[in-house]
Amino acid sequence: MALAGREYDVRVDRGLLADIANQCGALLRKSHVPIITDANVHRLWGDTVAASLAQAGKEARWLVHPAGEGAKSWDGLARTTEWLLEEEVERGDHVIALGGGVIGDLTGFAASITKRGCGFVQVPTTLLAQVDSSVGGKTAINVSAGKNLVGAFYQPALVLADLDALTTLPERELRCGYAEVIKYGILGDAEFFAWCETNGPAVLAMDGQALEYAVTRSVQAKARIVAEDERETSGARALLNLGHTFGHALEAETGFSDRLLHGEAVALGMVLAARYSARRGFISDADSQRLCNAIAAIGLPTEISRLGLGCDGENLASHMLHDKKMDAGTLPFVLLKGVGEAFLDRETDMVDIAAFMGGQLAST
Ligand SMILES: NC(=O)c1ccc[n+]([C@@H]2O[C@H](COP(=O)([O-])OP(=O)(O)OC[C@H]3O[C@@H](n4cnc5c(N)ncnc54)[C@H](O)[C@@H]3O)[C@@H](O)[C@H]2O)c1
Ligand SMILES: O=C(O)C(=O)C[C@@H](O)[C@H](O)[C@H](O)COP(=O)(O)O
Ligand SMILES: [Zn+2]
Repeated sequence: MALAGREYDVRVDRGLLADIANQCGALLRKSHVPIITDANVHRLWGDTVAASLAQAGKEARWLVHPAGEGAKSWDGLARTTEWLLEEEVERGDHVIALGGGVIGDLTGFAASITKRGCGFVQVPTTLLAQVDSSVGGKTAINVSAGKNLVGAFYQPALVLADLDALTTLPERELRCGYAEVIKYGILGDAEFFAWCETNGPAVLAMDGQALEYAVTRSVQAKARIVAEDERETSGARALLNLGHTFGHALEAETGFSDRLLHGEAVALGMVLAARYSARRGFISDADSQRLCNAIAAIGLPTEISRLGLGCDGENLASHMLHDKKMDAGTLPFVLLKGVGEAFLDRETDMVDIAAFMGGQLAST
């Protein structure tokens, strides 16, 4: 990841968890290594990581959160920072975030505020975290006003994406990761989108070559955009938010729960962005349908009418007003001029969005 003075490696490979002590090298200065994870990852991969550290003469010290989005909360943050202080973590130490995007976002934020900033290493164990959340330095928790509304831009010192970790991932979570993979194609790379149309099923079937290509190409796309606009000021990084203004509203409405996972919300959000772009005349209905088909082909949801939400279009639009892209009373939307061509529209009218969402909620 090329950020002047704060460059870091993003390694995509196999066997990285079993070799984590060597991979981190001098970043682990002490005999005790603080690792933050969740209960599933601890059960499945804790011994592998602990064994690698033991071989290097180091002891793993664990903070294990319950699995799920709930850990990305004020309570989760308090628990994490208090624990880091109990562990006497110093600014020059590195804490390991071992898990999916929830653990990565939470740990990164906790690291950013502990002693005004200690180091951290991202060790993403979900497809979603490997292709997206572990790279780029967005860290956050969810609060009652909405998704990721309290956080910091804070870059890790290293990212270790071990493809072997994905062998234990449930299929639903693989699909969620795939939503963020295909996002890179839809927002800026028509050729990669076409690759996804053909190879999406192979990625989901964990075909080694297809999986490695999908992860590597996604990481490259994300790193390029983040290097251009780290703090989302020029508009370039905002395109990574494709589908997220809609998606985060759906996550808020479903209580940040496993009723609707982030990747599922993003899949729905990208379909909504495409349909809304067609409604505004930016893309053809045929392009919108093509995108929807590619998402449906992988078993991701495409219809918000099937979520059983019990709210109306205005409710969903009102969640969107908390979006961090809000600027002087206007909410820019990431819309599409074509498949592979996203842009930031500053003319979107929230009354029209509410009407559109109402129509989508009612459609069969
Ligand atoms: N910071 C960013 O740029 C960014 C980007 C995308 C998403 N996100 C955030 O990431 C979060 C979603 O991340 P996620 O989809 O990884 O969810 P997650 O962290 O909740 O992980 C999903 C599930 O998979 C389990 N799991 C993790 N690794 C596993 C493994 N190897 N084997 C078996 N089970 C495993 C977890 O225990 C959990 O139950 C959301 O909060 C979203 O907002 C952040
Ligand atoms: O890295 C980014 O920039 C992204 O937008 C990636 C998204 O997939 C991710 O979900 C991000 O957390 C959303 O950003 P937010 O600023 O809307 O919270
Ligand atoms: Zn996302």
